[in-house]
Formats: sequence, structure tokens, C-alpha cells
Amino acid sequence: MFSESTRKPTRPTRPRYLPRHMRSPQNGNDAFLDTGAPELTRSRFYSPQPVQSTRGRGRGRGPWFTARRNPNWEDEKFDELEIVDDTLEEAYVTNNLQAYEDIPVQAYEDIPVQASGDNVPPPVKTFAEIDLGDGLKLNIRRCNYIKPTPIQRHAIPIAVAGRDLMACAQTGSGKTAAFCFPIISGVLKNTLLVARHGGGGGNAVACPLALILAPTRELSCQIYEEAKKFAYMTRVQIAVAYGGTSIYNQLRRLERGVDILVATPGRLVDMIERAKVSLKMIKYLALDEADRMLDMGFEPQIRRIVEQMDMPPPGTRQTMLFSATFPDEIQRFASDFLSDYVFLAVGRVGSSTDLIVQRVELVQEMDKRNHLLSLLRSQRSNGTPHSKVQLASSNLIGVLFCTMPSLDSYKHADKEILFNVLQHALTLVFVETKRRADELERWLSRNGFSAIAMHGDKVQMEREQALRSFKSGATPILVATDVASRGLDIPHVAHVINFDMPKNIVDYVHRIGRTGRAGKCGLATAFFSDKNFNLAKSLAEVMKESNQEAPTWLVQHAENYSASGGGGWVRRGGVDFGGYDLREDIASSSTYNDIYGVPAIDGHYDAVSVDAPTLLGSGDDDYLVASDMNHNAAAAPYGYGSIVASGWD
Ligand SMILES: Nc1ncnc2c1ncn2[C@@H]1O[C@H](COP(=O)(O)OP(=O)(O)OP(=O)(O)O)[C@@H](O)[C@H]1O
Repeated sequence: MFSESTRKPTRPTRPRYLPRHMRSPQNGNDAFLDTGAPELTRSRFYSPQPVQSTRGRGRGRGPWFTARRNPNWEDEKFDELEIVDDTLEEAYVTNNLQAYEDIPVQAYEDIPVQASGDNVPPPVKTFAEIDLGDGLKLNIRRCNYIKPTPIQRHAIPIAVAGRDLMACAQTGSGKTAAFCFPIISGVLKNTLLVARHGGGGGNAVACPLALILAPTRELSCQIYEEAKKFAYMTRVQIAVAYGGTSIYNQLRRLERGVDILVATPGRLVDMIERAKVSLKMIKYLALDEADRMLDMGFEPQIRRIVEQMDMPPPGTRQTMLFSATFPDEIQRFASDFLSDYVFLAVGRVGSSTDLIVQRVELVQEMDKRNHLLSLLRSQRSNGTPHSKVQLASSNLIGVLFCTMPSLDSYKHADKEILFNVLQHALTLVFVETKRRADELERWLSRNGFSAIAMHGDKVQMEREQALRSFKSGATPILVATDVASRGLDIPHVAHVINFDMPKNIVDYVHRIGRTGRAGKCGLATAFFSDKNFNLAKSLAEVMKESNQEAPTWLVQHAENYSASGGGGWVRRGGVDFGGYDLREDIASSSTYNDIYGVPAIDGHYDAVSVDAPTLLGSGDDDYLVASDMNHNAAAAPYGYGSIVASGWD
């Protein structure tokens, strides 16, 4: 499996950073591991984020920790980076070489891409083909993004051409950069850049040129940190605004001038109402996790920001919506914010990537805790929760993150390394309610597993502390509600356990997407109880779409549920929810084979109605609080009466 023949030419080895939670007495607790021979096994086993290790990681680089330890971190964060040769990118492409950095991206090759709309700008193969500006290009190289991922290949040229965009791509496939690069590049080219600093002083109103909205505080911070990396040493000023922390500090930061504001809607509205932020200069608007942002709980807030403040209308600003899922109803809402947009669907949108091995276990409610315990014990003692997990991918790096049938086939040194990695892999456990999260945290701790809970009832400092502790490996189990289900890019999450199934299949897709990111494999285990039969059909469909084998009992339940009139998600023709353009006029639609960028024969997808009730969020989640539970199915598309967004600032 690890034979030399599978290896591609690589760059010379150099010491690799070893994350704290993967250091062990065997390797002397060294932060850096000399990656001498055997190069592949050692470096990859120890450094599951090849080369991106300490640098250029995407979302979730643990900004808070670094920032607090070192106030000058921003200046120093690239210090250790060597700048790769300017011609490297072209050389790799020309010679069809595969660098370490390239490997994660390879996992997303050969996936279907649908782009529809008028005059869709063609995709590119390299970052070099796009005029992003020298500063940004240098930072892309600093981040070791050697080749664009498919969503980046397609979305960036569209966005750089100034087109509005609704883009769907699988979790962990690089959407953040896909909207950040065009925005940063656009802001850099904008002659109004100088205007932002005008005024100054305590009464200045910040007039950003770009606004990026995200549904949670943590995700906003993550995007902010990513954007700062991409804009490093350029003139572009980036700020973040989110709730749960002092607004005054954030306002003081805005007074210094801001080009790109990353914000959660609640805090942004607050700032606008205090006349501290004006949206009148907005040229770029991006909504990350757009379907969440536009679902019925938050649509009023978004409408307020986008339509009722002073933001320029569609057509005069550029609007980009990104998510891994885009249900029909949300697409309909979204089109109000867009003008002559391109719809882009990359991969089996709405399904999970097949880099994630999905397991579903039938577990009764009362048995869940013991089942979890035995799963974790098994994982701790032999690195594999169960003995018969099939590898979904031959991706070598992914092997690290997949459980394996047996370690016997590996030679002693490798086995030790694998053992170490799998034992110390991070596990994310999703539960339905905040109370359950706290209870499970305590129960796991009592039973010898270091766990920490994260949910919307915790104050922001506690939430950040929980995330930090998890990321660093100090607390390798995070028990979370759906507040952690979207967008978070936490390196080394090897296992996502749905202790409680989510209320809908969209959330399932996002939850399990916390593993199997950036081309690596991951494992997702679902505890399916008799409370979850309404999900049987959609779950079986998502598994099928992701090349996973659904257990017979699940398929049986799915069939029974269908026979009784229950809906599923996958539309006729096997295309997933959200992965097609709702607009009727798809005459100009083209489907690309991503490798060659040539239109495929049939770009047509049939639209069918979506099983609307499955869009509902949990009544006890961290996004929604039902203010009026007098359900009015006729008035509300998803069955709830009026729902207000709360705890979402
Ligand atoms: N071109 C690239 N080369 C190498 N790594 C990349 C590239 N683009 C993105 N990444 C890395 O891939 C990871 C996932 O990216 P990102 O968080 O943007 O995914 P996403 O599609 O937004 O996921 P989600 O749907 O969960 O929000 C990040 O760690 C990021 O640094």
C-alpha cells in the first residue's frame, strides 16, 4: 500500500512541524520531525497537513492562541516561510509533477462541475493564469497553495470577471479562498482604497469596500484570519465584527479604516445602527454558508443588511454566495440578492465527499453513552474503533485518518507511528442540545476521556477556550452542538461522531464535513436511533451518493419510509440537492469535466421539490430560537411559524 511505486516526485524533504497533540516520547516530543528516509511514511504519518503544517493552513489556524502568546504574531507569522520559486507552480503543472502540497488537491480532481448562466468565464488550471496581483500571488505561494482546488479553478475567474456567483462545493474543498482571493484582488485594484482612511478619529464611520458575512462567531474569526494571511503585507485592511465580546474594541479597530469587514449579522446591524459602519461603499458582498444565512431564521436580518441599509443594489455591487449545500428554497431567496449570476456546482454537492468513511450504527437512546464509551476505548487502545471499516480512498495521507482493519501489515516503525497518530486523533461529537453537551462532557471526563463542550450558552471566551483546547489536542474530544457544524476547519479531526443525529440531512453533511478536509480522509460514525427514522431515506441517499455502503437495515427503513410517502433528497437523475441551477433557463448550462474543462454532453438536471421539513434547525441549537411556536405550515415554507434569530451575533 505504501510502495514506492505509488509515489510521485516530491520536493526535497525538510523538517516537518509536528502538532503538539501528536508529539510523543518516542519522537522526543520534538515540535519538528526530521523527515529523512523513509520520507513518505514518516513525513506523512507525522504531518498529516503536508507542508501546510505550520504555514498556510486554511481556516482554523488557531489564531487566538498564537495571538495571545505573541502580540507581534501578525508580523512574524510568515517569517518561517520560505518563498517557493516563482516558477514552481508552472513547473509542476508543465511537468505534471505532484508536490506534497499538491496532494490534497488531487483528491478533488475528476469531479463533475456544472456552471450555468450567461457567458460563464472559463476555468483556469493554475493561479498564475488569473490576474490576482503580485502581493496576493506571493501570499498564495506563502500559504503553499500550489494548485487551485476545483472550486477555486472555476469560481475565481468568474468572480474576478465581476460576475455574481452562487457556488456550491463540498465541505473542506477550499471555498474560503475562492471568495477571498477575488475580493482581496478587487480591493487592491480599487482606486477607492485610499478613501477608507479619510476622516479618522472617534466619530469616523467605517465604509468598507467588501463585506463577508458568516453565521457564527468562530467562523467569522476563522475567515478573518484566513483573509489576513492572504492579504499579508498588502495595503488591504481587514477587520472582524462579532458578538459576545466588547463592541468598543472592535469599533476602535474600525476607526483605523477597513477595506474588508468580516462580520456576523447581529453585531453588524448593531454597528450600523450606532452609525459606526456604513455599507454605502460596498463593492463586494460574500455570504459564506449562504444557505444557513438565508434560511428562514435569518433571512430578515440579511434582508435588512443587504436591502434596507445603504448598501448598493445588486448589479452595482458584486455578490457571491458559497455553501456546500443549497436547497431549492434557499436558492429562490438568494436570487433576490443576485444579478445575472453564474451558478456553479462542484462535485456531488450536498452529499459528503467520499473521502469521509461513513458508518451508521443502530443504537437505542439509552445505550448511546455506553456505545460511545466502547467506541472511544477501542479507538484509544488500538487506534481503530471497529475492525471492519473499509477505506474509502487509496489516498495515502488519508490512510492516517481512516481507521484501518489492522495494523499488522505495517512494519514495526510505521505501525508505531500510525498507532500514535490514530490514538491521538481529534474526535468531534455532535449532540442535539446544549444541556446534553455539558452532560456528555462531564460523563466522558468521569470515565477517563478528556472532553470539552462548546455551545451557544457558553460565553464567548469559554467557546474560544474550548475550541483552542480541542485544536491543540489538550482536550482531544469536543462535544458540540450545531454551532460547530459549519465551516470550521480544525486540523486533525479524524472522527466525527453524531451522538445525536441532526434534525436534517443538510446539517448531517456539514457536520461530517468537519473531517475529511483538504483531500484527507476522515471517519464519521452516526448513532441512529428509532427517533431518526425520518432521516433514513435521505441518509441512505447521501451515503449512496458518497460511494458508501448503507447498512441493510437503513436501506430497509428508507424503503419503508418512501412507501409511506416520506421524501428524500436526491433528485431524479441522481444529482444531489442543491447541486443544480434552479433557474429554468439552463440552455446555456454547461457541465465540465474538471480536468479538461470541456463541456460534457448533458448538463441538464431535473428539478424536483425538496423535502422542506428536513430544513428545520433544532429548536435548541445555537442559531435559532423559536419566538413563536404556533406553527403555520401554510405561511412558512419550512413548517415553523415565525422564528427569530438569536444568539447569532
Ligand atoms: N489550493 C489549495 N491548496 C492547498 N490547500 C488548500 C487550498 N485551498 C484550500 N486549502 C485548504 O483546505 C482546507 C479547507 O478549506 P476551506 O475551509 O476553505 O473549505 P470549505 O470548502 O470552505 O469547507 P466548509 O464547506 O466546511 O466551509 C483549509 O485548510 C485550506 O487551507
